This record gives sequence, structure tokens and C-alpha cells, in this order.
Amino acid sequence: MDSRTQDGHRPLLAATGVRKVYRTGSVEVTALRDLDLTVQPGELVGVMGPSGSGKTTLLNCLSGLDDIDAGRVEVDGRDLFAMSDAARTEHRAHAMGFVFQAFNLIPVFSAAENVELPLLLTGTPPREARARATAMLERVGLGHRVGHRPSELSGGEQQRVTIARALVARPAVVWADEPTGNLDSAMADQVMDLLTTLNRDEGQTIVLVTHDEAIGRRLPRLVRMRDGRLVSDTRPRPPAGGTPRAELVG
Ligand SMILES: Nc1ncnc2c1ncn2[C@@H]1O[C@H](COP(=O)(O)OP(=O)(O)OP(=O)(O)O)[C@@H](O)[C@H]1O
Repeated sequence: MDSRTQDGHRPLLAATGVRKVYRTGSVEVTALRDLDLTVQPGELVGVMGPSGSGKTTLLNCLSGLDDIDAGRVEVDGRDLFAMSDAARTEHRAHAMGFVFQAFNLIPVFSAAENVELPLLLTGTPPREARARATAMLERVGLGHRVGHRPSELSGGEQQRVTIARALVARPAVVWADEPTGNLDSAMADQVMDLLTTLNRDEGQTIVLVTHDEAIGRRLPRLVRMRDGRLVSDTRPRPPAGGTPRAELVG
């Protein structure tokens, strides 16, 4: 089956009929039920819903971090679950970036070393990896912190390092799960401004799980979940273009 739309464009992400069941002993929890979601290149899509509605499961399954029980997920025309596990891991390393609530930075590494890691793991020569990591840290407003370790950075700065790490390999999709969950509201605003700017100015496709209604209202597209299903798909803010440029945090 080809996921092309009627006008011939292929979405960047096309999930159809996705079902995910967690089994713990004799207990089964159906976390995703016949879920369909299509994301076009360059979209910033928020995912909201009550606790337990399946937001993290959606992120894990549609990014290929976790298996699915039924359905199909295509990213950039490739069927994630038709690949071998090794091919899916390889595809994920190249095509997906991740930002989690817990920053998951390596404490003994500097900011630059943390950011260059995904490049080194996918075979980029060290000198090029360092140059790209430094440029990416400058892009997120941390050019003056490249040699700092995570413990020497504020929470907002640490999250900006993880965003730099997620973006440095130019992934097709960045998946962010509650990226502002551990931050106070001023730092959360900075991180959201950064993600919005990277989406608008560089066309980075981002799927973002959030609990925060104020964040949801700022997003160009918002899907809501309940009981493992998508129950709405709205456009709270029109897509970029003609809107004032927000300044990058620095
Ligand atoms: N590893 C697991 N094993 C068993 N059940 C799980 C597992 N992970 C999630 N679940 C269950 O699947 C359902 C969806 O969980 P999920 O974490 O995706 O929800 P969520 O919307 O992200 O919730 P929250 O907002 O609280 O983080 C819940 O009922 C949860 O208890």
C-alpha cells in the first residue's frame, strides 16, 4: 500500500491502524487502538491527552523505539516494522531525534561531547562531528557553554543541549516527550521558543507530547488522545509565515 495522498504528495510520517497492547502477566492494556496519524514535512504537532491516554506510547511506537501489535508506520516512505530490528535501529539513528523530560545527558561529557555523540556513532569523522556540534550549540544559544558539563548548566540550558543533540544529525523527525516537564515556566518558555523557531526557520518536523494547555494553544497543530485513540486534530495557531519572528534564546 502506498501512503501517497490524492495530490501525489507523500507524508513524512504515516501511521495507519496502529495497535499497541502491553501484556503484564495475565493483564493486557491496549494503549493504542486503531490509531491513524499523518504528519507532513515541516509540521510541528502537539500531542495532548489525559494521563494514561497513550501519548508516550504513541511517541515510542511511531518513532520505532517500541514494537506495535498491528498496523503500519511509514517514515519517509519506509515501513518501520517491515525492517529487521537492526535496520530499524540504524534508521532511527539517522532519521529520528529524541528529547525527553529527563535530559539524559552523559554527566562526564562536556556539552560539545554530548552533542557530537550521535554523529560519532553514525560514522562522522571526529573533526567534522565537533564542528557540527559546536555550530549546533551556537544555534541553540549555547556557544559560550560548549566546554561545560551538564552539572555546570541550568535545567533550561541542559534541555537546550539535548535539543542540539537531537537535531545535530538533521533527523527527519524530532520526537519530544514533555520536554519542558522539568523546567520552571521561564525556562519552559525558552525551550518552547527554541523548538518553535527551529521548526519555523529550518523546517524541522517535530512531534511534541505535552500536558501544558498553554503550550498546546501556541502550536500550529494539536492532536488530542483519549483511551488510546486520537479524538481531535486542530490547528490552534496558523502555520508560520507572516507571523513575527521570535528571537532565539541566548
Ligand atoms: N510498559 C508498560 N507496561 C504495561 N502497561 C503500560 C506500559 N507503559 C504504559 N502502559 C499503560 O498504557 C497506557 C498508556 O500509557 P502512556 O504512558 O502511553 O500514557 P500517557 O498518555 O503518556 O500518560 P502520562 O501523561 O501519565 O505520561 C496506560 O494505561 C499505562 O498504564
